[in-house]
Amino acid sequence: MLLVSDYQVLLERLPIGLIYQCHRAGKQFSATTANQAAYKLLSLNGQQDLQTQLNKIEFEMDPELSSSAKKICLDATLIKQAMNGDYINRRDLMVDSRPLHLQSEIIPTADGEWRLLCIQPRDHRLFVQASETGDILNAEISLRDTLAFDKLISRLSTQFINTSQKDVEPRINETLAALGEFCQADRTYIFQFNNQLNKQSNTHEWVREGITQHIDELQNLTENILPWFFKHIRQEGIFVIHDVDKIPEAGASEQALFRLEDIQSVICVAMYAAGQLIGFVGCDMVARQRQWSEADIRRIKLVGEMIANALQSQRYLESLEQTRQELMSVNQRLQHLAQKDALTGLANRRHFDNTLDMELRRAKRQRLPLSLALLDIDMFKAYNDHYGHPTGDAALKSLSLLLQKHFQRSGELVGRYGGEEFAIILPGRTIEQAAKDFAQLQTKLAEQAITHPCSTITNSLTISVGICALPLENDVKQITTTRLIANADQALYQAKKEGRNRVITRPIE
Ligand SMILES: Nc1nc2c(ncn2[C@@H]2O[C@H](COP(=O)(O)OP(=O)(O)OP(=O)(O)O)[C@@H](O)[C@H]2O)c(=O)[nH]1
Repeated sequence: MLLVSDYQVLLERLPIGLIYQCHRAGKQFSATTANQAAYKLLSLNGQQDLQTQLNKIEFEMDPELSSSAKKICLDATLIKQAMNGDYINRRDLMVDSRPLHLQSEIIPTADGEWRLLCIQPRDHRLFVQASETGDILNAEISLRDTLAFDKLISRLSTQFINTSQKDVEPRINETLAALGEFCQADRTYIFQFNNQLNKQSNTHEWVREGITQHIDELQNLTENILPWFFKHIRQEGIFVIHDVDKIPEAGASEQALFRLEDIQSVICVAMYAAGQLIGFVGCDMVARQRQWSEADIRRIKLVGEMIANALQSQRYLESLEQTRQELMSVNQRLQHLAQKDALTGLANRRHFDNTLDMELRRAKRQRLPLSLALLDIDMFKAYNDHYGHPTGDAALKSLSLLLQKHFQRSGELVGRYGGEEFAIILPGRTIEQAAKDFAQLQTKLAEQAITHPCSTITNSLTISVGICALPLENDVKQITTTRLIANADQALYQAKKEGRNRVITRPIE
């Protein structure tokens, strides 16, 4: 058996608060002592006399557990009783609003005995399991606890329901914090499988103040790192370790990892979505060991289900959004294609007509100039006949490119209007300005010198252009796209008639 002095050293080191007296056989000894933990818990100080301070302690009834919530001052009676060797076990008291559990103990030694009053911060949730049969107070506490947790869950799930997709992440973090606080855990977290279901990553983590975070290190873990853990999660949907030191040989890797992270107890519960395992939610105890109760398991399961649902609907919404984006971009591409001429990449006739209609309305509304040109390659039949259709196609493409480069002002649009006929909308350009633009285009085309051996005009490819425009002074209300096109066509016809390779303007009739 240990000697008194051995006990004294030991008691000082204990994390539980202790008020104690030593009683040697045959001698009455009444000096009361308190260990460091008791000093902390009861807010004692080293300067004043301990006995005086103990006498002044006010124990209050925990209002959570008493309907009267009456403050009762027990003075040091409880301490005195314990020191007299009476049995004390009170779980309904508080000191300075701190819930405490007081329990007396008598420990025999080789030369006498120790009388102790053990003082621990009371977390009724932690002591539910240790309750004695018929302990009505604990039953009541447990019931209150269940109700409190159910309330919390219902508040959190209402929040989840009313949460937009962008707020799901903070909600999950909030829920993990609530779980951690309620279960008095040191760390709570979520792990999720990747799409191939072969790797897990820590996606959300809450830690109590002073506890190290591990989220960054726990990414893309494969099952072979923690085979025993994954076997449990897959087969049983739950993994409970009360004491990491007692993990069997099969869980050696798990034990090493937990020790590395200073984990003493751990619990993980699988999360499922549409019947498929998508990850797990877990709680770690770092500061102390923990016997996980059935109530803890139930709580963690509930939280896991809630988070799994939120994650699942987030995934649905994300994939819905992705599909919507893909559809939109396919639509845009299709729309783009539907507006283009396949050979030249210019606007096709339909797109051109729609745009002309729109530009005409705008020009009328804003009283702005608008010119329209029709353009045709001279003697293209002869060109085709000489070189063949494919070379004819190439010539059409070269001219298209030149047109596109030349007409790049805002709103200008080049379209393929017929076989070797092109049309150009020039918003904001008067007929004179448009004529100048096409004269410059002719020069550029001449510079390209696309050989046309059968032309009677020059030995390279030339174009004829007919332009018409909205009159600036007259009333334009009655002018339609058909009239604009007809006038431009007549101007083009005139250009052909007058010898080709020229630009003819024609004010609208
Ligand atoms: N290579 C090629 N040729 C085309 C295409 N579309 C129309 N053509 C040809 O363009 C030629 C047009 O000939 P015409 O309408 O007789 O006019 P032209 O020979 O250019 O004579 P003018 O217009 O009076 O100077 C025809 O030979 C058509 O086959 C096309 O997509 N590719």
